[in-house]
Amino acid sequence: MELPIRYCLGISLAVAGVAFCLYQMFFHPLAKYPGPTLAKFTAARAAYCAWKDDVHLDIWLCRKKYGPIIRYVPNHLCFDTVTGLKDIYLSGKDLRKDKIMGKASFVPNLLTIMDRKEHARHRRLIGIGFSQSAMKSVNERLLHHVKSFYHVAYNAGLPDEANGWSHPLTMSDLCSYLTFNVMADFIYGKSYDLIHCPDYRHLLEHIEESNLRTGVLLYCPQLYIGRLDRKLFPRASTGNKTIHSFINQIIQERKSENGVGQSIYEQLGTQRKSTDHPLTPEEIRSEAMLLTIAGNDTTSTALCAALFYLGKNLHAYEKLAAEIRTKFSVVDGIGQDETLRNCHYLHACTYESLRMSPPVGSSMWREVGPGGTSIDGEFIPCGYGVGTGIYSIHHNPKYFPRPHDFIPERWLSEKDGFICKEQADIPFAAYILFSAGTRACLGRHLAITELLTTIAALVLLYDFRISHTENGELGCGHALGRHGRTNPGEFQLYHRVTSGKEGPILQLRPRKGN
Ligand code: HEM
Repeated sequence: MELPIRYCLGISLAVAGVAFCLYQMFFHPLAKYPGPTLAKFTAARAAYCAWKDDVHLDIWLCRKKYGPIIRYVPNHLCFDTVTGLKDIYLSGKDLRKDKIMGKASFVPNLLTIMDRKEHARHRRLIGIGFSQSAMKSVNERLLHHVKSFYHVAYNAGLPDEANGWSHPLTMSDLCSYLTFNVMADFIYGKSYDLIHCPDYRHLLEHIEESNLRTGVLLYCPQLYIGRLDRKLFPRASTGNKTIHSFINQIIQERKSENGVGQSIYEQLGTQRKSTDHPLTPEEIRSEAMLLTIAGNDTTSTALCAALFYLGKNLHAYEKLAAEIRTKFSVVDGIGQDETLRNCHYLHACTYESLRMSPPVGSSMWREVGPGGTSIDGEFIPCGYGVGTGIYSIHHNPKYFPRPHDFIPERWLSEKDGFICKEQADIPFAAYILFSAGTRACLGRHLAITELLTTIAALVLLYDFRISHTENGELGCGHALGRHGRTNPGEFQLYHRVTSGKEGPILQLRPRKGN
Protein backbone atom coordinates (compact mmCIF):
# COMPACT_ATOMS: atom_id res chain seq x y z
CA MET A 1 0.00 0.00 0.00
CA GLU A 2 1.37 3.41 -0.96
CA LEU A 3 1.55 6.07 1.73
CA PRO A 4 0.29 9.54 0.76
CA ILE A 5 3.14 11.93 -0.01
CA ARG A 6 2.43 14.14 3.00
CA TYR A 7 2.91 11.20 5.38
CA CYS A 8 6.23 10.40 3.72
CA LEU A 9 7.25 14.01 4.09
CA GLY A 10 6.15 14.06 7.73
CA ILE A 11 8.06 10.87 8.53
CA SER A 12 11.18 12.14 6.75
CA LEU A 13 11.03 15.41 8.66
CA ALA A 14 10.57 13.59 11.98
CA VAL A 15 13.52 11.29 11.25
CA ALA A 16 15.67 14.26 10.18
CA GLY A 17 14.59 16.14 13.34
CA VAL A 18 15.51 13.22 15.61
CA ALA A 19 18.82 12.72 13.77
CA PHE A 20 19.58 16.46 14.13
CA CYS A 21 18.81 16.41 17.87
CA LEU A 22 20.89 13.28 18.46
CA TYR A 23 23.78 14.81 16.54
CA GLN A 24 23.59 18.11 18.43
CA MET A 25 23.41 16.30 21.78
CA PHE A 26 25.95 13.50 21.36
CA PHE A 27 28.07 13.85 18.23
CA HIS A 28 28.51 17.59 17.73
CA PRO A 29 32.15 18.72 18.34
CA LEU A 30 30.94 20.86 21.29
CA ALA A 31 28.56 18.20 22.65
CA LYS A 32 30.58 17.51 25.79
CA TYR A 33 30.30 21.06 27.12
CA PRO A 34 27.50 21.90 29.57
CA GLY A 35 24.96 24.64 28.98
CA PRO A 36 21.21 25.25 28.74
CA THR A 37 19.48 22.30 27.02
CA LEU A 38 17.83 24.48 24.38
CA ALA A 39 21.20 26.02 23.53
CA LYS A 40 22.36 22.66 22.16
CA PHE A 41 19.80 22.94 19.35
CA THR A 42 19.19 26.59 18.60
CA ALA A 43 20.44 30.14 19.11
CA ALA A 44 16.81 31.27 19.49
CA ARG A 45 17.19 31.07 23.27
CA ALA A 46 20.07 33.57 23.18
CA ALA A 47 18.12 35.74 20.70
CA TYR A 48 15.19 35.79 23.16
CA CYS A 49 17.54 36.92 25.97
CA ALA A 50 18.89 39.62 23.63
CA TRP A 51 15.33 40.73 22.97
CA LYS A 52 14.73 40.92 26.75
CA ASP A 53 17.98 42.99 27.07
CA ASP A 54 19.46 40.34 29.36
CA VAL A 55 22.22 38.48 27.45
CA HIS A 56 24.95 39.76 29.80
CA LEU A 57 23.04 38.47 32.85
CA ASP A 58 22.09 35.23 31.18
CA ILE A 59 25.73 34.35 30.41
CA TRP A 60 26.60 35.10 34.05
CA LEU A 61 23.71 32.96 35.35
CA CYS A 62 24.73 30.11 33.02
CA ARG A 63 28.31 30.30 34.28
CA LYS A 64 27.05 30.06 37.87
CA LYS A 65 24.94 27.05 36.98
CA TYR A 66 27.15 25.14 34.52
CA GLY A 67 30.74 26.15 35.33
CA PRO A 68 33.50 28.13 33.64
CA ILE A 69 33.07 26.76 30.09
CA ILE A 70 29.53 26.81 28.70
CA ARG A 71 27.97 26.00 25.37
CA TYR A 72 25.93 29.17 25.09
CA VAL A 73 24.66 28.67 21.54
CA PRO A 74 25.01 25.46 19.49
CA ASN A 75 28.34 26.42 17.90
CA HIS A 76 29.75 28.80 20.51
CA LEU A 77 31.52 28.35 23.84
CA CYS A 78 31.87 30.95 26.57
CA PHE A 79 35.06 30.82 28.68
CA ASP A 80 34.88 32.49 32.06
CA THR A 81 38.58 32.16 32.95
CA VAL A 82 41.60 34.42 32.65
CA THR A 83 43.48 31.71 30.74
CA GLY A 84 40.60 31.35 28.30
CA LEU A 85 40.33 35.14 27.89
CA LYS A 86 44.05 35.42 27.15
CA ASP A 87 43.94 32.59 24.61
CA ILE A 88 40.97 34.14 22.84
CA TYR A 89 41.88 37.81 22.72
CA LEU A 90 45.57 38.19 23.48
CA SER A 91 47.51 35.14 22.34
CA GLY A 92 47.76 35.95 18.62
CA LYS A 93 46.22 32.55 17.78
CA ASP A 94 44.31 32.23 14.51
CA LEU A 95 40.99 33.65 15.70
CA ARG A 96 38.99 36.20 13.75
CA LYS A 97 35.84 38.21 14.24
CA ASP A 98 32.94 35.79 14.28
CA LYS A 99 30.71 35.59 11.21
CA ILE A 100 27.67 36.47 13.34
CA MET A 101 29.24 39.93 13.79
CA GLY A 102 30.14 40.09 10.08
CA LYS A 103 26.43 40.31 9.27
CA ALA A 104 25.83 43.32 11.46
CA SER A 105 26.63 45.90 8.75
CA PHE A 106 26.07 45.81 5.00
CA VAL A 107 29.34 47.58 4.22
CA PRO A 108 31.99 46.13 6.57
CA ASN A 109 33.43 48.48 9.18
CA LEU A 110 36.04 48.17 11.92
CA LEU A 111 33.69 46.32 14.23
CA THR A 112 32.38 43.85 11.67
CA ILE A 113 35.27 43.18 9.24
CA MET A 114 36.39 39.54 9.46
CA ASP A 115 39.45 39.67 7.21
CA ARG A 116 42.53 40.54 9.26
CA LYS A 117 44.36 42.49 6.56
CA GLU A 118 41.31 44.56 5.74
CA HIS A 119 40.79 45.24 9.42
CA ALA A 120 44.41 46.35 9.80
CA ARG A 121 44.00 48.77 6.86
CA HIS A 122 40.88 50.39 8.35
CA ARG A 123 42.38 50.49 11.81
CA ARG A 124 45.58 52.13 10.55
CA LEU A 125 43.67 54.85 8.70
CA ILE A 126 41.12 55.64 11.38
CA GLY A 127 43.34 54.87 14.36
CA ILE A 128 45.62 57.90 13.99
CA GLY A 129 42.88 60.21 15.20
CA PHE A 130 42.37 58.07 18.30
CA SER A 131 45.95 57.73 19.53
CA GLN A 132 46.88 58.79 23.05
CA SER A 133 48.75 61.79 21.66
CA ALA A 134 45.73 62.86 19.61
CA MET A 135 43.76 62.89 22.87
CA LYS A 136 45.87 65.80 24.12
CA SER A 137 44.31 68.13 21.57
CA VAL A 138 40.86 66.91 22.58
CA ASN A 139 41.13 68.05 26.19
CA GLU A 140 40.31 71.70 25.68
CA ARG A 141 37.25 71.03 23.56
CA LEU A 142 36.16 68.36 25.96
CA LEU A 143 36.32 70.68 28.94
CA HIS A 144 34.30 73.29 27.06
CA HIS A 145 31.51 70.72 26.48
CA VAL A 146 31.64 69.51 30.07
CA LYS A 147 31.43 72.99 31.64
CA SER A 148 28.54 73.98 29.42
CA PHE A 149 26.84 70.67 30.24
CA TYR A 150 26.87 71.21 34.01
CA HIS A 151 25.95 74.84 33.73
CA VAL A 152 22.87 74.06 31.65
CA ALA A 153 21.98 70.98 33.68
CA TYR A 154 22.08 72.87 36.97
CA ASN A 155 20.12 75.83 35.66
CA ALA A 156 17.54 73.67 33.87
CA GLY A 157 15.09 74.21 36.71
CA LEU A 158 15.01 76.52 39.67
CA PRO A 159 16.89 75.12 42.63
CA ASP A 160 14.54 72.91 44.49
CA GLU A 161 15.29 73.80 48.04
CA ALA A 162 16.46 76.77 50.03
CA ASN A 163 19.86 75.12 50.52
CA GLY A 164 20.64 75.25 46.83
CA TRP A 165 20.17 71.68 45.59
CA SER A 166 19.11 71.63 41.94
CA HIS A 167 16.00 70.11 40.50
CA PRO A 168 16.29 66.32 40.12
CA LEU A 169 18.24 65.69 36.92
CA THR A 170 17.82 62.54 34.84
CA MET A 171 21.42 61.75 34.09
CA SER A 172 20.68 59.00 31.53
CA ASP A 173 19.23 61.67 29.23
CA LEU A 174 21.70 64.42 30.04
CA CYS A 175 24.80 62.24 29.75
CA SER A 176 23.60 60.99 26.36
CA TYR A 177 23.30 64.60 25.17
CA LEU A 178 26.81 65.37 26.42
CA THR A 179 28.45 62.33 24.83
CA PHE A 180 26.61 62.97 21.56
CA ASN A 181 27.96 66.52 21.50
CA VAL A 182 31.50 65.34 22.22
CA MET A 183 31.26 62.55 19.66
CA ALA A 184 29.92 64.86 16.91
CA ASP A 185 32.66 67.39 17.61
CA PHE A 186 35.40 64.76 17.72
CA ILE A 187 34.32 62.74 14.70
CA TYR A 188 32.86 65.41 12.41
CA GLY A 189 34.01 68.71 13.90
CA LYS A 190 30.33 69.69 14.21
CA SER A 191 28.42 71.10 17.13
CA TYR A 192 24.87 69.88 17.68
CA ASP A 193 24.36 71.08 21.23
CA LEU A 194 21.71 68.56 22.23
CA ILE A 195 21.74 69.96 25.75
CA HIS A 196 20.22 73.30 24.66
CA CYS A 197 18.48 72.21 21.55
CA PRO A 198 16.11 69.22 21.25
CA ASP A 199 16.15 69.01 17.42
CA TYR A 200 18.44 66.00 17.15
CA ARG A 201 17.59 64.21 20.40
CA HIS A 202 15.37 61.73 18.57
CA LEU A 203 18.55 60.22 17.07
CA LEU A 204 19.44 58.79 20.47
CA GLU A 205 16.21 56.79 20.61
CA HIS A 206 16.81 55.56 17.07
CA ILE A 207 20.28 54.39 18.01
CA GLU A 208 18.86 52.36 20.92
CA GLU A 209 16.14 50.80 18.77
CA SER A 210 18.60 49.94 16.04
CA ASN A 211 20.93 48.35 18.62
CA LEU A 212 18.14 46.18 20.01
CA ARG A 213 17.42 44.79 16.57
CA THR A 214 21.12 44.18 15.85
CA GLY A 215 21.48 42.41 19.22
CA VAL A 216 18.71 39.95 18.34
CA LEU A 217 19.88 39.48 14.74
CA LEU A 218 23.37 38.54 15.88
CA TYR A 219 21.94 35.37 17.38
CA CYS A 220 19.06 34.87 14.99
CA PRO A 221 20.18 35.96 11.49
CA GLN A 222 17.31 33.84 10.09
CA LEU A 223 15.15 36.88 10.80
CA TYR A 224 16.74 38.50 7.74
CA ILE A 225 14.84 35.98 5.60
CA GLY A 226 11.91 37.82 4.02
CA ARG A 227 13.04 40.79 6.15
CA LEU A 228 11.09 39.45 9.10
CA ASP A 229 13.23 41.73 11.25
CA ARG A 230 11.52 44.76 9.71
CA LYS A 231 8.16 43.42 10.86
CA LEU A 232 9.39 42.55 14.34
CA PHE A 233 11.30 45.80 14.84
CA PRO A 234 9.50 48.36 12.69
CA ARG A 235 10.80 51.31 14.68
CA ALA A 236 14.39 50.10 14.32
CA SER A 237 14.03 50.11 10.53
CA THR A 238 12.76 53.69 10.51
CA GLY A 239 15.43 54.58 13.05
CA ASN A 240 18.19 53.11 10.93
CA LYS A 241 17.07 55.13 7.92
CA THR A 242 17.01 58.30 10.02
CA ILE A 243 20.54 57.70 11.34
CA HIS A 244 21.76 56.99 7.81
CA SER A 245 20.28 60.19 6.44
CA PHE A 246 21.70 62.15 9.39
CA ILE A 247 25.17 60.81 8.58
CA ASN A 248 24.76 61.48 4.87
CA GLN A 249 23.71 65.02 5.71
CA ILE A 250 26.79 65.65 7.88
CA ILE A 251 29.08 64.18 5.24
CA GLN A 252 27.53 66.40 2.57
CA GLU A 253 27.88 69.45 4.80
CA ARG A 254 31.49 68.64 5.62
CA LYS A 255 32.27 68.16 1.92
CA SER A 256 30.81 71.50 0.94
CA GLU A 257 32.58 73.27 3.81
CA ASN A 258 35.84 71.66 2.69
CA GLY A 259 37.24 72.02 6.21
CA VAL A 260 40.76 71.09 7.25
CA GLY A 261 40.42 70.54 10.96
CA GLN A 262 41.25 67.92 13.53
CA SER A 263 38.11 65.82 13.37
CA ILE A 264 38.36 62.18 12.35
CA TYR A 265 36.34 62.87 9.23
CA GLU A 266 38.64 65.65 8.08
CA GLN A 267 41.71 63.52 8.77
CA LEU A 268 40.27 60.78 6.59
CA GLY A 269 39.75 63.35 3.84
CA THR A 270 43.41 64.40 4.06
CA GLN A 271 44.50 60.75 3.95
CA ARG A 272 42.53 60.15 0.76
CA LYS A 273 45.06 62.32 -1.00
CA SER A 274 48.15 60.73 0.55
CA THR A 275 47.41 56.99 0.94
CA ASP A 276 47.59 54.17 -1.59
CA HIS A 277 44.45 52.43 -0.42
CA PRO A 278 42.26 55.09 1.15
CA LEU A 279 38.82 54.22 2.44
CA THR A 280 36.12 54.42 -0.22
CA PRO A 281 33.19 56.83 0.32
CA GLU A 282 30.97 53.82 1.24
CA GLU A 283 33.53 52.61 3.76
CA ILE A 284 33.81 56.08 5.26
CA ARG A 285 30.03 56.20 5.60
CA SER A 286 29.96 52.80 7.29
CA GLU A 287 32.75 53.80 9.69
CA ALA A 288 30.98 57.07 10.44
CA MET A 289 27.83 55.10 11.28
CA LEU A 290 29.82 52.82 13.60
CA LEU A 291 31.59 55.66 15.39
CA THR A 292 28.35 57.61 15.82
CA ILE A 293 26.79 54.63 17.59
CA ALA A 294 29.86 53.22 19.39
CA GLY A 295 31.08 56.61 20.57
CA ASN A 296 27.89 57.77 22.13
CA ASP A 297 25.88 55.15 23.91
CA THR A 298 28.81 53.37 25.58
CA THR A 299 30.36 56.44 27.15
CA SER A 300 27.08 57.89 28.38
CA THR A 301 26.27 54.55 30.03
CA ALA A 302 29.73 54.49 31.61
CA LEU A 303 29.23 58.00 32.94
CA CYS A 304 25.81 57.20 34.39
CA ALA A 305 27.20 54.08 36.06
CA ALA A 306 30.05 56.04 37.68
CA LEU A 307 27.67 58.75 38.95
CA PHE A 308 25.27 56.11 40.27
CA TYR A 309 27.96 54.31 42.27
CA LEU A 310 29.45 57.53 43.63
CA GLY A 311 25.99 58.75 44.62
CA LYS A 312 25.27 55.46 46.39
CA ASN A 313 28.61 55.02 48.15
CA LEU A 314 29.30 57.95 50.41
CA HIS A 315 32.73 56.72 51.55
CA ALA A 316 33.95 56.60 47.94
CA TYR A 317 32.34 59.94 47.11
CA GLU A 318 34.08 61.63 50.04
CA LYS A 319 37.47 60.10 49.28
CA LEU A 320 37.17 61.10 45.64
CA ALA A 321 36.07 64.64 46.51
CA ALA A 322 39.09 65.00 48.78
CA GLU A 323 41.43 63.84 46.03
CA ILE A 324 40.03 66.06 43.28
CA ARG A 325 39.60 69.13 45.44
CA THR A 326 43.18 68.86 46.68
CA LYS A 327 44.69 68.35 43.25
CA PHE A 328 42.73 71.00 41.33
CA SER A 329 41.74 74.52 42.30
CA VAL A 330 40.08 75.60 39.04
CA VAL A 331 38.17 73.56 36.52
CA ASP A 332 40.29 74.81 33.61
CA GLY A 333 43.27 73.09 35.23
CA ILE A 334 41.72 69.67 34.59
CA GLY A 335 43.43 67.97 31.68
CA GLN A 336 46.13 70.58 31.24
CA ASP A 337 48.98 68.47 32.56
CA GLU A 338 49.56 65.02 34.05
CA THR A 339 47.56 65.73 37.22
CA LEU A 340 44.40 63.97 36.07
CA ARG A 341 46.41 60.86 35.29
CA ASN A 342 47.70 60.86 38.83
CA CYS A 343 44.25 60.94 40.40
CA HIS A 344 44.47 57.32 41.47
CA TYR A 345 41.23 57.16 43.39
CA LEU A 346 39.34 58.70 40.46
CA HIS A 347 40.72 55.96 38.22
CA ALA A 348 39.84 53.32 40.80
CA CYS A 349 36.22 54.55 41.06
CA THR A 350 35.88 54.64 37.28
CA TYR A 351 37.29 51.13 36.78
CA GLU A 352 35.16 49.73 39.57
CA SER A 353 31.90 51.27 38.23
CA LEU A 354 32.65 49.84 34.82
CA ARG A 355 33.53 46.48 36.25
CA MET A 356 30.13 46.30 37.90
CA SER A 357 28.17 47.78 35.00
CA PRO A 358 30.16 47.35 31.77
CA PRO A 359 28.44 49.17 28.87
CA VAL A 360 29.26 46.26 26.56
CA GLY A 361 28.46 43.28 28.77
CA SER A 362 27.98 40.19 26.64
CA SER A 363 30.56 38.12 24.79
CA MET A 364 32.75 39.43 21.95
CA TRP A 365 32.69 36.32 19.76
CA ARG A 366 35.71 35.11 17.83
CA GLU A 367 35.81 32.33 15.25
CA VAL A 368 38.52 29.66 15.24
CA GLY A 369 40.63 29.60 12.05
CA PRO A 370 41.81 26.66 9.89
CA GLY A 371 43.31 23.74 11.79
CA GLY A 372 41.52 24.59 15.02
CA THR A 373 43.20 25.82 18.17
CA SER A 374 43.47 25.20 21.87
CA ILE A 375 41.61 27.52 24.25
CA ASP A 376 42.23 27.07 27.96
CA GLY A 377 43.50 23.57 27.26
CA GLU A 378 40.45 22.58 25.18
CA PHE A 379 40.83 21.85 21.46
CA ILE A 380 38.26 23.82 19.43
CA PRO A 381 37.88 22.89 15.75
CA CYS A 382 37.91 25.40 12.88
CA GLY A 383 34.76 27.47 12.35
CA TYR A 384 33.42 27.33 15.93
CA GLY A 385 32.93 30.42 18.06
CA VAL A 386 34.52 31.31 21.39
CA GLY A 387 34.29 34.31 23.69
CA THR A 388 34.21 35.61 27.26
CA GLY A 389 31.13 37.25 28.77
CA ILE A 390 32.35 40.65 29.96
CA TYR A 391 29.73 41.14 32.68
CA SER A 392 30.14 37.52 33.72
CA ILE A 393 33.92 37.51 34.23
CA HIS A 394 33.70 40.92 35.91
CA HIS A 395 31.40 39.26 38.47
CA ASN A 396 33.46 36.12 38.96
CA PRO A 397 34.34 35.94 42.69
CA LYS A 398 37.55 34.06 41.84
CA TYR A 399 38.93 37.25 40.30
CA PHE A 400 36.85 39.89 42.06
CA PRO A 401 35.98 38.89 45.64
CA ARG A 402 32.59 40.29 46.75
CA PRO A 403 31.80 40.96 43.08
CA HIS A 404 28.49 42.69 43.77
CA ASP A 405 29.98 45.31 46.08
CA PHE A 406 31.45 48.59 44.89
CA ILE A 407 35.03 48.52 46.17
CA PRO A 408 37.31 51.00 44.33
CA GLU A 409 40.16 50.04 46.67
CA ARG A 410 40.56 46.70 44.88
CA TRP A 411 42.23 48.62 42.02
CA LEU A 412 44.84 50.28 44.23
CA SER A 413 48.19 48.78 45.02
CA GLU A 414 48.58 47.92 48.71
CA LYS A 415 52.17 49.13 48.52
CA ASP A 416 51.67 52.77 47.54
CA GLY A 417 47.93 53.34 47.06
CA PHE A 418 48.55 53.95 43.35
CA ILE A 419 46.42 52.39 40.66
CA CYS A 420 47.60 48.85 39.74
CA LYS A 421 49.16 49.10 36.32
CA GLU A 422 50.32 45.67 35.29
CA GLN A 423 48.13 43.57 33.04
CA ALA A 424 49.37 40.57 35.05
CA ASP A 425 47.81 41.94 38.22
CA ILE A 426 44.47 40.64 39.21
CA PRO A 427 42.07 42.43 38.91
CA PHE A 428 43.35 43.78 35.57
CA ALA A 429 43.93 40.33 34.08
CA ALA A 430 40.20 39.58 34.28
CA TYR A 431 39.08 43.05 33.21
CA ILE A 432 38.02 43.26 29.57
CA LEU A 433 35.87 46.34 29.54
CA PHE A 434 37.21 47.38 26.14
CA SER A 435 37.91 43.83 24.92
CA ALA A 436 41.60 43.16 24.23
CA GLY A 437 44.16 42.52 21.52
CA THR A 438 43.97 43.73 17.94
CA ARG A 439 40.19 44.16 18.09
CA ALA A 440 40.13 46.10 21.36
CA CYS A 441 38.04 49.25 21.45
CA LEU A 442 39.50 51.98 19.28
CA GLY A 443 37.84 54.73 21.31
CA ARG A 444 39.07 53.63 24.74
CA HIS A 445 41.45 56.57 25.31
CA LEU A 446 38.76 59.02 24.26
CA ALA A 447 36.19 57.30 26.48
CA ILE A 448 38.46 57.22 29.54
CA THR A 449 39.55 60.85 29.04
CA GLU A 450 35.91 61.88 28.71
CA LEU A 451 34.92 59.99 31.84
CA LEU A 452 37.75 61.21 34.04
CA THR A 453 37.31 64.82 32.91
CA THR A 454 33.54 64.83 33.34
CA ILE A 455 33.62 63.25 36.80
CA ALA A 456 36.50 65.44 38.01
CA ALA A 457 34.77 68.62 36.78
CA LEU A 458 31.52 67.63 38.50
CA VAL A 459 33.21 66.95 41.82
CA LEU A 460 35.18 70.19 41.63
CA LEU A 461 32.24 72.41 40.69
CA TYR A 462 29.41 70.80 42.63
CA ASP A 463 28.38 68.59 45.48
CA PHE A 464 26.01 65.97 44.22
CA ARG A 465 23.68 63.34 45.61
CA ILE A 466 21.12 60.81 44.43
CA SER A 467 17.81 62.69 44.33
CA HIS A 468 16.10 63.01 47.70
CA THR A 469 12.91 64.23 46.18
CA GLU A 470 11.90 62.23 43.14
CA ASN A 471 12.49 58.74 41.80
CA GLY A 472 15.86 58.43 43.51
CA GLU A 473 15.80 54.66 43.08
CA LEU A 474 15.82 54.80 39.28
CA GLY A 475 18.63 52.59 37.97
CA CYS A 476 18.85 50.35 41.07
CA GLY A 477 18.22 46.62 41.13
CA HIS A 478 15.00 45.73 42.90
CA ALA A 479 14.03 42.95 45.32
CA LEU A 480 11.18 41.97 42.97
CA GLY A 481 13.28 42.31 39.81
CA ARG A 482 14.07 39.50 37.39
CA HIS A 483 16.79 37.04 38.38
CA GLY A 484 20.10 38.91 38.33
CA ARG A 485 18.39 42.29 38.74
CA THR A 486 17.76 42.24 42.47
CA ASN A 487 20.83 44.03 43.84
CA PRO A 488 19.79 47.56 44.90
CA GLY A 489 23.47 48.56 44.90
CA GLU A 490 24.00 47.67 41.24
CA PHE A 491 23.28 49.99 38.32
CA GLN A 492 21.03 48.09 35.92
CA LEU A 493 21.90 47.89 32.25
CA TYR A 494 19.75 46.68 29.36
CA HIS A 495 21.98 44.96 26.90
CA ARG A 496 21.44 45.95 23.22
CA VAL A 497 24.85 45.36 21.60
CA THR A 498 25.79 48.28 23.82
CA SER A 499 23.51 49.07 26.77
CA GLY A 500 20.38 50.99 27.61
CA LYS A 501 19.98 52.52 31.06
CA GLU A 502 17.63 54.58 33.20
CA GLY A 503 18.86 57.07 35.76
CA PRO A 504 20.46 57.87 38.05
CA ILE A 505 18.52 60.94 39.13
CA LEU A 506 20.92 63.40 40.71
CA GLN A 507 20.75 66.75 42.42
CA LEU A 508 23.68 69.18 42.20
CA ARG A 509 24.67 72.05 44.45
CA PRO A 510 27.40 74.52 43.47
CA ARG A 511 30.41 74.56 45.73
CA LYS A 512 31.32 77.87 47.25
CA GLY A 513 33.85 79.84 45.18
CA ASN A 514 33.11 77.95 41.95
C1 HEM B 1 33.18 53.29 28.01
C2 HEM B 1 33.04 53.37 26.71
C3 HEM B 1 33.28 52.23 25.75
C4 HEM B 1 33.26 50.89 25.94
C5 HEM B 1 32.96 50.14 27.24
C6 HEM B 1 33.58 50.26 24.68
C7 HEM B 1 33.68 48.89 24.50
C8 HEM B 1 34.10 48.28 23.33
C9 HEM B 1 34.32 46.86 23.17
C10 HEM B 1 34.11 45.82 24.26
C11 HEM B 1 34.74 46.67 21.90
C12 HEM B 1 35.18 45.33 21.29
C13 HEM B 1 34.17 44.70 20.41
C14 HEM B 1 34.67 43.36 19.95
O1 HEM B 1 35.68 42.87 20.36
O2 HEM B 1 33.94 42.76 19.15
C15 HEM B 1 34.76 47.94 21.24
C16 HEM B 1 35.13 48.13 19.93
C17 HEM B 1 35.13 49.35 19.31
N1 HEM B 1 34.83 50.58 19.89
FE1 HEM B 1 34.40 50.90 21.82
N2 HEM B 1 33.77 51.23 23.75
C18 HEM B 1 33.62 52.45 24.34
C19 HEM B 1 33.74 53.70 23.75
C20 HEM B 1 34.03 53.90 22.43
C21 HEM B 1 34.17 55.19 21.80
C22 HEM B 1 34.04 56.53 22.53
C23 HEM B 1 34.41 54.96 20.47
C24 HEM B 1 34.63 55.94 19.34
C25 HEM B 1 34.28 57.17 19.28
C26 HEM B 1 34.47 53.53 20.28
C27 HEM B 1 34.73 52.90 19.08
C28 HEM B 1 34.95 51.55 18.93
C29 HEM B 1 35.35 50.93 17.68
C30 HEM B 1 35.62 51.65 16.36
C31 HEM B 1 35.47 49.56 17.91
C32 HEM B 1 35.90 48.47 16.92
C33 HEM B 1 37.39 48.23 17.07
C34 HEM B 1 37.96 47.17 16.15
O3 HEM B 1 37.39 46.08 15.99
O4 HEM B 1 39.02 47.45 15.59
N3 HEM B 1 34.23 52.92 21.48
N4 HEM B 1 34.38 48.92 22.14
